[in-house]
Amino acid sequence: MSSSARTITEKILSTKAGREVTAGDYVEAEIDAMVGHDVTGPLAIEVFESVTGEDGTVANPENVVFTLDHHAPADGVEAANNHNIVRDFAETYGTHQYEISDGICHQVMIEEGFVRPGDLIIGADSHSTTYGGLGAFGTGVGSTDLGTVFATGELWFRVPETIRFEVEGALPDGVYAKDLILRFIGDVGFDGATYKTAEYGGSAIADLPIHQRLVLSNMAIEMGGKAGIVEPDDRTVTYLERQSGLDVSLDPDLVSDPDADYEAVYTYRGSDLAPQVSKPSNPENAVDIDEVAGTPVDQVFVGTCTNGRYEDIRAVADVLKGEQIDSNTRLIVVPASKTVYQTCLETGVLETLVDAGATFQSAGCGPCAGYHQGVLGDDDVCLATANRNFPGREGSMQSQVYLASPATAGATALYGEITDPRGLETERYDDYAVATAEGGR
Ligand SMILES: CC(C)[C@H](C(=O)O)[C@@H](O)C(=O)O
Ligand code: SF4
Repeated sequence: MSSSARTITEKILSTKAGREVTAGDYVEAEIDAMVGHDVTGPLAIEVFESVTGEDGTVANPENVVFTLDHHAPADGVEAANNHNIVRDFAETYGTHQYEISDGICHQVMIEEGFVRPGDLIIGADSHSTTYGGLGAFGTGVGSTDLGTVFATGELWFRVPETIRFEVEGALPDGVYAKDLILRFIGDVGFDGATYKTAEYGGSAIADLPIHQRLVLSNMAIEMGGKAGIVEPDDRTVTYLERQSGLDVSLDPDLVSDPDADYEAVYTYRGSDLAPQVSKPSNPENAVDIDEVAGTPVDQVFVGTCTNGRYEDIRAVADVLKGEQIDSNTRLIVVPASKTVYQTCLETGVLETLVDAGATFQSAGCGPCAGYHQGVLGDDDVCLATANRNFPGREGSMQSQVYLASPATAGATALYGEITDPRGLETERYDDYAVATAEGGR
């Protein structure tokens, strides 16, 4: 290791701190963008007001974003009041604020152009690691931190060590980023990357379209990760241009140096991997799908900041086009954003799914954290494209949740039991007119 070799994490935090830092150092840095939502926003606002008093000022209101997504539309008086607290604050202080129709914070942040490679982004939501799929350093903070950063614009960090997950070679058909990340979490455990950056690389990762890279970064927190990063490349630039309307030029130095110091490196061969399912009730319970295939499922839930993008929902439609879901199974589809919803509408994906028997809900978190419509009863077994399956996560403490990819979700909805998507006669229907940014799989 040459002493100047650095990880992408060390490079981003060095730039932000204005001096050379390495893992273990402490930095104080200005935040490029920050987000709070209808659950964490009101508490952050309360903290801000108690810190600054009546005449407080938000340091950089143009960098502050609020979304209304966990209870969208409001499902009770408390939620409705919380929405109004956020709306009032945003209006008073001139911050950005998105409405109940707009979607999940992380998807909105990306679509609305708040995320660029090399940025330092915080959110009062644990899945703020998602931004690393675009080469940013994104991390979750508590409401107290967020409320304070409204006032100061800055936050301190300990520069994390990095664990690299490297996947070489092509992924087999039916195996996606979701399967990779479930495998990684299964291998290192739910706390295996605590306060580390999970960095994903190798030719299989470079081949992934951005919507799949975002799955890897999103779920870094499920192994304790402070951040999850994929080095940005031309695909990142194209994606940001098409999906976020940003004109970004690629900094060739925004990658980890080849001899950077990693705490651990895990290597995989793409061709060795099978579709994965995480059994109840921890994402680390990942197994090859063979082990659980045939398990009856009462509900399939497709959505969330992990796998609620257009390409995910379309993967389910590809399986279900012209078919009916199993009569003993419900299928709930919740698009991650209004834009995703509109794309499903314009391309016929929505019609396909509704024809197949799906319930299609408005954009937001849906039942992901057990807050909104579609929660599970005591005896319910669900397969979800979500990121967490802790006890009670999607409703009753007795309910059971399995985690898997959208392709597995589609196959499972079709047969009413956990079903391997490989070998299903799934077609990609080209009449779904809107292509993905990179023409991804
Ligand atoms: C409500 C919010 C604090 C929470 C989080 O931070 O992750 C939620 O989004 C979740 O996924 O459990
Ligand atoms: S979709 Fe789920 S994981 Fe993502 S922010 Fe909403 S509740 Fe949290």
